[in-house]
Amino acid sequence: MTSYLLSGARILGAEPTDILIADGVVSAIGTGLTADGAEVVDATGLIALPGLVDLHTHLREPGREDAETVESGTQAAALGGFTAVHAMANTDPVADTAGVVEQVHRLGREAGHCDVYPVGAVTVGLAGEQLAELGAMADSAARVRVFSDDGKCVADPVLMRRALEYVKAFDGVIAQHAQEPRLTEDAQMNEGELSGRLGLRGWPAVAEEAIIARDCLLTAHVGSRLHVCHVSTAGSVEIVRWAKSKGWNVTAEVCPHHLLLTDELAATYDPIYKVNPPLRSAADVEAVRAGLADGTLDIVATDHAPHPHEDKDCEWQAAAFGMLGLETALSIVQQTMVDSGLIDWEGVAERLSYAPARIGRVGDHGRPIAVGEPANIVLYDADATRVIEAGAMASLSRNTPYAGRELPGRVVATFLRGRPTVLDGKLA
Ligand SMILES: NC(=O)N[C@@H](CC(=O)O)C(=O)O
Ligand SMILES: [Zn+2]
Ligand SMILES: [Zn+2]
Repeated sequence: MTSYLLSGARILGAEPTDILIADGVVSAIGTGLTADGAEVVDATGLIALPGLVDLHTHLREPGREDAETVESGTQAAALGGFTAVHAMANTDPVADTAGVVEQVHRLGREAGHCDVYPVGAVTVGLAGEQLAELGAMADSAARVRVFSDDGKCVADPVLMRRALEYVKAFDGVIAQHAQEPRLTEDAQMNEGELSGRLGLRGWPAVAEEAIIARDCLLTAHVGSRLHVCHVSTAGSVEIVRWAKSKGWNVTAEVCPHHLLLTDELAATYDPIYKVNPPLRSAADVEAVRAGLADGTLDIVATDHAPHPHEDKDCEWQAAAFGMLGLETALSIVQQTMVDSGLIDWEGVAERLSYAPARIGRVGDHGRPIAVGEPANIVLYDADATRVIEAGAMASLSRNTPYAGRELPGRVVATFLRGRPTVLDGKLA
């Protein structure tokens, strides 16, 4: 196995140093390192971060290989600096059995661009009626620890309670897509003055907040572990803050698009901005940024949601919800959180690597860059800028809301257990 000498890298933004990678691990860190036969990667001026971990990715395989495959989605992940992704269960067939999660896991290994951890469905077929075989998925070769009906809310409080109770046996977590279904029937965008003006049915903040509050109380009641997907409102941040102050085992994520974009974009009627939960107000954006900065929101997760052209190139009401995220996440976090002074690179490592790996219970990932640790490392050029081109993405879909925008930063290299998956900004 080739050894790599990353010369002059700034680990978490600190002073330049060399990092030697051999046999899949970090074998030395220090200045002036030399190593016979090692391939030298000039990392002058580059920031070294631990490999990013996404707790919320839609890879679409099996069933919607026209939108994304495990191969294409994990290529996008590697190019975005990710060494592990959790693949959501809303595939066709749904990942609600040991057989399907093992298939997704195996496809991830075969592709080899990053580790794929399947998320198991909470209910059979995501239908919200009957618990799926959570234990069998946990015991399978895929070792599932995160369960979610994402795309749909586990709305029945009795089912949610049972799921929370069940996963305690294997230290699992329920990741809830918090959306009260009756309050969001045919909802199209954030409910507010603008939705009225545009004539689009509103998705009120309370539909998200009511479920989060209920689930925090439920998880406290049964002593289990809850993770809240894609928090998008100021009120949700307040509720999670309250639950944490009680010492309850609740974690939460925010998506890059909710850190940057607002509901004003719906006025374009361009469905590229249609997403679930919807883009919210500027005050909500400010609140989720503050919540991420102070640790109320634990992590950034992409909710990478590829959709083919025909499902997005139609009128707003008919279009699918969702946007791409893997290849732009780090840039959006840099722009909204680092360049604005809210967090530093250590904070980025916590929120995009250490914490998501802890929540997902994937011990090989989310480790500090230190001697003896698995060499899962990203080299990132924070001084670069790039104009986003939808057609240049590895994802099979093109639904990025950032096309034509100039974003800061560029992933130069990604290493997975010492093997480059990306070099010079291209797939290795
Ligand atoms: N986020 C979205 O708008 N869409 C997701 C589902 C989801 O995350 O709820 C999808 O699967 O397309
Ligand atoms: Zn969701
Ligand atoms: Zn999702």
